[in-house]
Formats: sequence, C-alpha cells, structure tokens
Amino acid sequence: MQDAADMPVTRVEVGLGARAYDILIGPGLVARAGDEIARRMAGVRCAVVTDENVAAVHLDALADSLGRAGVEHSAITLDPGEKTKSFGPFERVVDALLGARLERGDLVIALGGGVIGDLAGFAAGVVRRGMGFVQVPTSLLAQVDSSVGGKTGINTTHGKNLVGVFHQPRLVLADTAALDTLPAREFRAGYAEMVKYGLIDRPGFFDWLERNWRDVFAGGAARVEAIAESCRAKAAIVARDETEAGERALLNLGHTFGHALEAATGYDGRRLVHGEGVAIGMTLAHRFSVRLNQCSADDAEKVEAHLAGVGLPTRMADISGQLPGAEALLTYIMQDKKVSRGALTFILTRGIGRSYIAKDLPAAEVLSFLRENHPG
Ligand SMILES: NC(=O)c1ccc[n+]([C@@H]2O[C@H](COP(=O)([O-])OP(=O)(O)OC[C@H]3O[C@@H](n4cnc5c(N)ncnc54)[C@H](O)[C@@H]3O)[C@@H](O)[C@H]2O)c1
Ligand SMILES: O=C(O)C(=O)C[C@@H](O)[C@H](O)[C@H](O)COP(=O)(O)O
Ligand SMILES: [Zn+2]
Repeated sequence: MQDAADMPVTRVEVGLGARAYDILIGPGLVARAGDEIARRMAGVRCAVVTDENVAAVHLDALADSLGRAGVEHSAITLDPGEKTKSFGPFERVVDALLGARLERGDLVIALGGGVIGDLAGFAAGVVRRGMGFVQVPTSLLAQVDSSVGGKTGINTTHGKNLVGVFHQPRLVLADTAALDTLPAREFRAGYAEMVKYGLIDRPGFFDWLERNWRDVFAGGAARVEAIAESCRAKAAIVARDETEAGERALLNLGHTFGHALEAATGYDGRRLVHGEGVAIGMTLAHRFSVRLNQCSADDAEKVEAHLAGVGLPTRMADISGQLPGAEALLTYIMQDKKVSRGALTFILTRGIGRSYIAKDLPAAEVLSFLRENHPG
C-alpha cells in the first residue's frame, strides 16, 4: 500500500495576506494531518470537534496521526445533522474548550462536514476572542465550499447562519479518500455547490461537469480535479472580498431561496439538507431571472436538467411533507443577511456563468414568484 506521505496532493492558496492559508487536497491527508500541523504550528494543543458519524470512521485515524506527530489532543463528539448548528451544542463546545484550558494560540480542529466546520469555527472565533482553527472537511460540500473562506456560525429559529463571525482557518486538509464513506445523498448535496461555481462565473466548468459528472461521482482523478477547481473558484472570490462587502455575495447563488426552505422545514435533514436547498434555490434563481427577462428559458432548463439528472431535487414540490405558505417563506427571506435598509438583494443571472448581484428587488415580485412556484 502507498504511504500517505507519498500520495499526490494539490495545493490551492487562499491569498489573504497575513491570514493567507493553504488548502491541501488529495487522498491520505487525515493520516498526514499530525505532521502538517506540527510542521506549521509547533507546540500547539488541539481539540478535535466532530460528529458521531464521522467519529466512527475517521476520528481514530486523525487521533493516531496527531499522536504520532506528538500533538496533544482531545475530542468533542456531537450529534450529526443540521440541528447541531445551534446554541446548545455551541455552548457545549465552548465549555469543553475552556474546560480543557486551551489557550488562544492552541487549535480547534473541525473534523466533519459543514455543520461541524461552521460550529467549531464559530467557537474558535470567539473563545478567548479567537483561537487557532484548522479544517479537516470530510463531506464533499465541506471540501468544495464550507471549509474555505472563514464564514462560521449557527442557525436560529429566525433563519440560517444568523449568528456567527468571519474567522479564517490556518489550514484546510481535504482528504478526498474520506469521501469514500460519505452517503450518496450527501455526496449529491455537495455536488450542488460544485455546480454553483460554474453557474456563477465559470461556464466552462459547468460544461465540463455536464460531460464528466459520472467520473466525479465515481472518484479518482476527475473528482480531485473538480474539488480543486471549486476551491480555486471560491478562493479567488474570497481573496478579493473576504467579508462580503461586494462580490462575495455571488457565492450565495441559490441560497436566498434555499436558506428559507431549510428554515421552513425546521432544519430537518430527513426532508432537506443544505445542498439540496441550494439545488432548488439555484433552479428558482434561474427561473426568477427568466421571469424578470434577464435569462433565457433555455439556460434555466439546462441548469434544472443537469441538477435533476444527477438526482438532486429542483422544485419545492420535491420536498416531502407540507411547506409553510409563500408569505411565511418571504418572512424567512426578509431575514437574509443580504437585506439592506429593508430591501432584498438576490443573486440573479443573465445566463449560465453570468450571475450578478441584484439589489432592491421588490418583495411583492418575490412573493408572486413564490406563489407561482409553491406546491400547495
Ligand atoms: N461556511 C460556509 O462557507 C458554508 C458553505 C456551504 C455550506 N455551509 C454549511 O454547511 C452545512 C452543510 O454541510 P454538509 O453538507 O457537510 O452537512 P453535514 O455536516 O451535516 O454532513 C452531512 C452528513 O454526512 C456525514 N458525514 C460527513 N462526512 C462523512 C464521511 N466522510 N463519512 C460518513 N459520513 C460523513 C455527517 O455526519 C452528516 O450526517 C450547512 O449548515 C451549511 O449552511 C457553510
Ligand atoms: O462562502 C460564502 O460566502 C457563501 O455564501 C457560501 C455558501 O455556500 C454557504 O452556504 C454560506 O454559509 C452562506 O452564507 P450566508 O452568509 O448566506 O449565511
Ligand atoms: Zn451553501
């Protein structure tokens, strides 16, 4: 068997000056994590935050790696699922970090999907006003999106990610072999965020995914390349606009609708997970753009056909159970962080790879679109 140290690794830099960091992508990086951390941050103590599903398959390998490299570590294991991204588990993590007397210069390691990354990153961002933070993303979604860029936080009953801070990791270790244990539904959900980069401003990447998605799902070189291209796309935007003063909002394509649907389904992952909400939201954003005479119906249909073709939901009607009405969905949308002076901002599109930020959209327009598309 090939030694983890010899396996090929792709490096993508997030160019944030004094806070720049590497994203390393490839198989075997969990086994290499101890060495990578010890080499860059000698003498740190660590708390690994993870969930039960991930702990069962990857925590021992990470703990062994840290141990071999002489990095002192402990672990906090939480329930899996979106409901964990909330005040109760957040308090538990904060309490455990302080109880272990970790210092500001010590490290929180997020081992898991986006739920764990967002929650652990938020704790790292506020405990002692900012501890060190390393992401070890184990879901496709986390490897292509949530582990990069420093958005951290938790949900509330008012809406998604409404409490949090920007806090960049020092290092991201995306072990692509860890995806072998990821359930198929979760892989598809992460794929939606991958497609998002093509739809924002990389039409060539969208075309490539249309042709090669089966290889991406199968694993191997195409998957690693698609993850690396996604990280390059995100890193480029984050490096230009770290705190979403402007163009970073493009990364929210599909999220204004998607987040409302997640909140409206009570963050119940049996009904809808984040990437699925993004798939429905991106389809709606394209259809809404058609309605506003910004995008051709052909492009909107092409996007929906690709997302549906890989097995993702694309319509509100694809969500099981009853949804609250259009007015209730609009109430969630009005809580979106892009709202400014009470006016809605949406990410719309002029076609595949031509997304743009649309400010001051009339709520009445959004409401009638929601009514037209509502299943009930
Ligand atoms: N911060 C950001 O920039 C950003 C970007 C995108 C999404 N997000 C957030 O990320 C969250 C969604 O992340 P997610 O899709 O990774 O969900 P998740 O963290 O809930 O992980 C999905 C499921 O897969 C399991 N899992 C993860 N890795 C596994 C593995 N290798 N083997 C077996 N099981 C594994 C988890 O236990 C969970 O049940 C949402 O809360 C979303 O808001 C944040
Ligand atoms: O990194 C970003 O910026 C994103 O918008 C990426 C999104 O995929 C992600 O879901 C993010 O958490 C949404 O951010 P929010 O600011 O709308 O909560
Ligand atoms: Zn997202």
